[in-house]
Amino acid sequence: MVRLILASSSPRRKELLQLLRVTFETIPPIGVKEALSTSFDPEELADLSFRKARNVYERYPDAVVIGADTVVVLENTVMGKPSSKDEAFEMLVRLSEKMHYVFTAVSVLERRWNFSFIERTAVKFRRIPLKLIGEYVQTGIPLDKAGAYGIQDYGALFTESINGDYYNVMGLPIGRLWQELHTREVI
Ligand SMILES: Cc1cn([C@H]2C[C@H](O)[C@@H](COP(=O)(O)OP(=O)(O)OP(=O)(O)O)O2)c(=O)[nH]c1=O
Repeated sequence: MVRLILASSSPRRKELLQLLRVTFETIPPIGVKEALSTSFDPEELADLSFRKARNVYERYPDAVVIGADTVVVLENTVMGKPSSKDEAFEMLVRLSEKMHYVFTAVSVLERRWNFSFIERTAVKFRRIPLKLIGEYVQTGIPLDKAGAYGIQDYGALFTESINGDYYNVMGLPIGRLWQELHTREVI
């Protein structure tokens, strides 16, 4: 039986991977530099997910290791996780009334092969009152989320429409990942 490892500290990714109904472990990557260029570059994003997976694979070379990274892209500018409440506020003001894209890159590594793919979801926000943005930021919830929102929490109020995989916005495009793993007979 294959040993499957999710190289992530994200509770959302763990929850989504459970939908595969296979046994896996969760081991966070250590010391992977997450800095990306401001201007969106899909190869850079794919490389970051690859480095997360490789970081854990090097410690568990007998396993199949999955790494991922999610960013929000507004007008070709990358928004990662906000570094403060002020930055979270600023990000949400910018996203208000706009269409943006959420990209998640996924890399899977094992002894004989590896692959990466990127999934894109378009999200259109309503006009968000500044008061609501302030209240949301004060909860602290946006701080560990790309683009400073969780579509699965208050972000649900901001979202007017989405085109693409909802779970991709949450951090893991589980349908596509299942398909890629199934095709390679990993699961
Ligand atoms: C846009 C959006 C992001 N997010 C989350 C998913 C990711 O956890 C996070 C983006 O940060 P990432 O750097 O992709 O991941 P992470 O640091 O949380 O976890 P790890 O590197 O250990 O795998 O934002 C949501 O939960 N909901 C959303 O709507």
